[in-house]
Amino acid sequence: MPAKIYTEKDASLAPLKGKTCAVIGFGSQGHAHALNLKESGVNVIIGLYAGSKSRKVAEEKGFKVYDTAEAVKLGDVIFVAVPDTKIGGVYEKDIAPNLVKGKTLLFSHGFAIHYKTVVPPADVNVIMVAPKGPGHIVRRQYTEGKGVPGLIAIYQDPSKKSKQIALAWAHGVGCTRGGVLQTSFQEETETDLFGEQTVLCGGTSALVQAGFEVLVEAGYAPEMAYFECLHELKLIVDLMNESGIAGMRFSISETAKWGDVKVGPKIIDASVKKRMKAALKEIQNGKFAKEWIKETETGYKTFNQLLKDGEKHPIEKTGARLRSLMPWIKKRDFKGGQQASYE
Ligand SMILES: NC(=O)C1=CN([C@@H]2O[C@H](COP(=O)(O)OP(=O)(O)OC[C@H]3O[C@@H](n4cnc5c(N)ncnc54)[C@H](OP(=O)(O)O)[C@@H]3O)[C@@H](O)[C@H]2O)C=CC1
Ligand SMILES: CC[C@](O)(C(C)=O)C(=O)O
Repeated sequence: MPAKIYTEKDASLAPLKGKTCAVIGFGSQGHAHALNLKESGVNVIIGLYAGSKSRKVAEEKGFKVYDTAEAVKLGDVIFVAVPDTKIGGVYEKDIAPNLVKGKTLLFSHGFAIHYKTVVPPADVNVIMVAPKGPGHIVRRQYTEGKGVPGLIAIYQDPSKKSKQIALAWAHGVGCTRGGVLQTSFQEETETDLFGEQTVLCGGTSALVQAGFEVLVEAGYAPEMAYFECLHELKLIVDLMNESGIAGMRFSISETAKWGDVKVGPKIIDASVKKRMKAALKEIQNGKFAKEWIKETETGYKTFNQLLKDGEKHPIEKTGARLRSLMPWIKKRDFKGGQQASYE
């Protein structure tokens, strides 16, 4: 039987009525949930550490900002919107001491609970509302009257009201507009990590860079390589998003269709699937999480170096010049700005 999809008609904000929702962290997801909920009529406060770069942005957006511990004390529902590997430390220091019976702890990704960097007491609700999209798009789509689909999950439910709270939150951030599916913390964590490593971010970034390099190394202009391997990718993926792969094929030429079905599977072949399965295994057995936590605890050296190398890839310079000719493409000051200052 197909999974139940919760939509606008299944959701109500009533479970959040009269409640204080504390959003801890005001980055990509934090700012989107906070602003969308506020505009949906929910009472939202923000919790941040002293000296947080996000504090000024949250105040400018009209929120009351408290130190994290104080926000946890005031909140009935506490959304932990802090980077995954920092959640354990924030929980120990500021959340656990103020987490009393009846409160609800909410996550938008299951990493901390699934890999047990956080072990909450049995008398608080532990739930998830995970929009299936970047926070900036969760915010943008809400303002456009659209909604990023989302997942809800219930890890523990002493109040027996957790599902209603999760659905109300998903409704307030706009997810029920796009459809909401109920899952488990384990399933969300493992599939989300798999997607971002192999297809959505890792796989796509590597595929685009490899295609650009092959064309440039063969003597073609970098501008040609950019249009072919990055710019047009969005247009093709937009068509897939609108009508599936079969729908996208409706709009491309017969020759492109033949290249797609005949040559594509030779590029992304069984060996790629084998490596995807290996990546999934390391997610399932905890190896990926262990190594990632170690990387963050030892100063992010490899992480920072790899990101820096990525920024120096020639596709970035070529792309910046070509995008500047297209004023309708949103300019994003991702080097200087705060996550929450984009909309
Ligand atoms: N990015 C996304 O679109 C998605 C994220 N998620 C999940 O959402 C959660 C948050 O991730 P994301 O939005 O990317 O995070 P960001 O890195 O964008 O933002 C983190 C926020 O937490 C603040 N922060 C850092 N340390 C503390 C602390 N000790 N106390 C209080 N606040 C703190 C940061 O402040 P400062 O500005 O000072 O650094 C910043 O405001 C994670 O669980 C992630 O997996 C889920 C789906 C998608
Ligand atoms: C694809 C990356 C993501 O999983 C997301 C936007 O859903 C993330 O954690 O940022």
